[in-house]
Amino acid sequence: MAKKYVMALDQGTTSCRAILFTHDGQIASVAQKEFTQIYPNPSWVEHDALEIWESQRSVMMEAMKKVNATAEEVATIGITNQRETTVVWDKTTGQPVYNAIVWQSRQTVGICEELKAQGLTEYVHLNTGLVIDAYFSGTKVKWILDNVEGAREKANEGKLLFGTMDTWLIWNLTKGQAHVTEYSNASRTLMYNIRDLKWDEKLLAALTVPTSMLPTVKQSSEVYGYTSLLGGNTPISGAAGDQQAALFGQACFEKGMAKNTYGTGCFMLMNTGEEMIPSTKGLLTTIAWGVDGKVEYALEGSIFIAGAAIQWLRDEVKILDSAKDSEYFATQVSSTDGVYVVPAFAGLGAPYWDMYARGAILGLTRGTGKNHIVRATLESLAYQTRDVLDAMQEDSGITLAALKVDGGACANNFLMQFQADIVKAPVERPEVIETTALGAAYLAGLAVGFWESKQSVIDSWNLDRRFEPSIDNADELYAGWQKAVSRAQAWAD
Ligand SMILES: Nc1ncnc2c1ncn2[C@@H]1O[C@H](COP(=O)(O)OP(=O)(O)O)[C@@H](O)[C@H]1O
Ligand SMILES: O=P(O)(O)OC[C@H](O)CO
Repeated sequence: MAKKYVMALDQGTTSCRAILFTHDGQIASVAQKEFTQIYPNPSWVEHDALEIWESQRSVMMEAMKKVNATAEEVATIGITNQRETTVVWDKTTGQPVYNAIVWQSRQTVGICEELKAQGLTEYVHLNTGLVIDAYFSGTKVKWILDNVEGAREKANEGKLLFGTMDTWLIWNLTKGQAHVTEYSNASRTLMYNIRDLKWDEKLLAALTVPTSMLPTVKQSSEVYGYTSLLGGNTPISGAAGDQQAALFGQACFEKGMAKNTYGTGCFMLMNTGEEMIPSTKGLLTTIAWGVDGKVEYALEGSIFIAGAAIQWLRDEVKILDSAKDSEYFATQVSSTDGVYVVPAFAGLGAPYWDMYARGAILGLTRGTGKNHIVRATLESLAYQTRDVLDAMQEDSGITLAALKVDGGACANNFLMQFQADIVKAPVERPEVIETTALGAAYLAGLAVGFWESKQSVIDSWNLDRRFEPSIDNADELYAGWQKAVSRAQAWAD
């Protein structure tokens, strides 16, 4: 039977999705399921890795059922995932020894301070492209080994495995046959040397992580194994961290091309080709992908809280019924009247890297109402993006002609217009904003010949809407943001 689909699994921070893409890059079927966010302490965020696997499995079946797809019609599976989130499990039973520690979680701040005290800051920067921050996987593995009873002994006996979510899903899909990751995910662990393309012995020693726990690092587009879950023998042939997958799905193949994804966090990546540019402006250097035996790099501005701030308005402050309504309320006022929201709920990522910053609302007056707060929260996504865009342009020496956007919150027209205004450049939104899943589908489909070349990705990119900058006081507004950020920094002890 002719192959009709590629299935993409998008294992995000808040939900699991499965999408069937057709040969022309269109969505034939999609299923999505949210899973539990666990907050054992105010600044800790964890997931139940077994719940994630169950959710992922159920949405795969649901997506198939929606279009009555058969296993024979699915050419292959591609995976994309929230990066850095860390799970450690027993290789015999498949049981995680602790919850998955999420990228946003802050319980390893103390371990980060120890690494800094050991003088590793420069080494980490030059060899992993990262900064020492609780964001990355390495300190999370050490925390689990240090804090879970018996874990260190078992790890030393070679009984435990480490993985990010790509690794965890592939291991479960292949029933424990494949313990693998690929370049883009490995480059987020703080344990992988992105110059030498191998696990870094010096950092593994500093983190006391045994090499027996580590997955084999593969290319982002090759067959890792097969799964019988769909009822046949389906290959799994592509994977990438969600932000790198979005860069691929947005067809940013040339040096200097960039995209910004508005999901739970917000992540701007610029392709720098085979050149690894160490940032001097607080950005990360990361592996974009390894395809056809060639590794390409990217500069990244990681913003921890973006759409999550809108979720916070909905779920905690309870001034919104849905994230979508934020657009309506924001447009009921013509400005925030000087109010700024700094959503530093998990510290600040690029370009500040302040683990001790905390959220703040500044400029409140008696006249401040709900609409101002909603608008200021949405505007904070745009200001944070300007922070990283300015840094990226300075680091790379490249001025962006336009900013390609994607991710759930880019559906918000107010936000996109304000974004164009604040960065003083056009913002381009494609028709398919599920570019993360699309990128994973293409990486997988290219490996098995479902698509012939990257030209298919370029051909499938269509513009939905272009937002042109239209205000003349952008720098004045942005100066207010910078002042607000300075007040939120170094707050927690
Ligand atoms: N119309 C909207 N306006 C503002 N924020 C939105 C809108 N739609 C979704 N969001 C936000 O975007 C995020 C969901 O985007 P998604 O790409 O699915 O995220 P993730 O992959 O991180 O789970 C949520 O945090 C939500 O609050
Ligand atoms: O789940 P997302 O889309 O917010 O992405 C999370 C990032 O991969 C974290 O680095």
